[in-house]
Amino acid sequence: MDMDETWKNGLLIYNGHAGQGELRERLGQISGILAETCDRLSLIATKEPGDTERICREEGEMADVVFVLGGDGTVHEAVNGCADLDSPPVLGILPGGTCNDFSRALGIPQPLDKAAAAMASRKVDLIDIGRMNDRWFSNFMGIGLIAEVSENQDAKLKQSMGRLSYYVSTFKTLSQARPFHYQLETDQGRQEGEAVMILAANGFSLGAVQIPSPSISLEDGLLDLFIVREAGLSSIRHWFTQGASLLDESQEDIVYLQTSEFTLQTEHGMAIDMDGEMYRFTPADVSVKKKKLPFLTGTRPVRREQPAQDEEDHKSAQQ
Ligand SMILES: Nc1ncnc2c1ncn2[C@@H]1O[C@H](COP(=O)(O)OP(=O)(O)OP(=O)(O)O)[C@@H](O)[C@H]1O
Repeated sequence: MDMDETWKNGLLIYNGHAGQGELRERLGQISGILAETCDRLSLIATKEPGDTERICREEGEMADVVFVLGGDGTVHEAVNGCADLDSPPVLGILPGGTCNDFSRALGIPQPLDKAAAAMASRKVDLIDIGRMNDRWFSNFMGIGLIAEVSENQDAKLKQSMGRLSYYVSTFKTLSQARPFHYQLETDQGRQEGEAVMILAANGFSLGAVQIPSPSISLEDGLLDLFIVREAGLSSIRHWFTQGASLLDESQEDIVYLQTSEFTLQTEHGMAIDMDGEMYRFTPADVSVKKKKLPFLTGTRPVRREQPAQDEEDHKSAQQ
């Protein structure tokens, strides 16, 4: 690799508390691979929650690239630390957490050595980032069921069982889902009603399961909004266990729309889940900033805009 193909200053932020505690052993191998992509690579281990955000805010502009080794919570911090910088660094996400949903959406290979090797290809894309009140989110924001799943997450179970603990938590939560009253205003109008979950997705992976909407994109300046009524819970169960579509027969129980901004109010203040982290309550003022931050990306699955129409076109072309 010649000098033109390396970044000058690279920073690797490492959250040893992400995932199932095996990152320390992998660190030597990963930093060895990444060191070849930079003239100088500095390594900082986080000491406590909030460190990734602070380090990105304080040191992000001095770096050309910031590699983040951790899970979605760590990515959430990095995004919040970088999004307000005048010249943010390129972000390279190394999937070191439990679900790593955002890295999946970016098309990063999930084995860590392959992810590190993929960073060397220096493929950078500007990616949409969501905004909720005073915070940024990378992958999703939501209330109701989704927040309860995160809340019911048992830290010990997550350490020992990893992704399986999400299934345990999801099923525990599905049986206890409590409907709430909401008022929603989007660029397509106002609506109100009862729901068990409202989810606004930027990426297309949730709990390492693909959100079954063909049109979710990280570069379209739109959030995919799902309003799930109580009767839609069985569809959620089928989606989570079998990857079944959320949007076919259950259309009435699950309202789906795309919007670049919305406001959400509930009768009582409800915990808002952002990228699996919870520290804000409704009301929520939500938007998405198109192509806000540069990320290293891998090969992303092609998401079709209008599958039904595509199929029709394909059929008529064959006739
Ligand atoms: N040194 C630390 N000690 C304790 N917690 C930390 C430390 N550094 C970071 N954290 C916190 O660890 C939490 C968990 O990390 P993260 O969400 O990245 O991994 P994960 O939960 O295993 O993965 P995922 O969110 O992809 O399922 C984050 O909320 C982060 O703030």
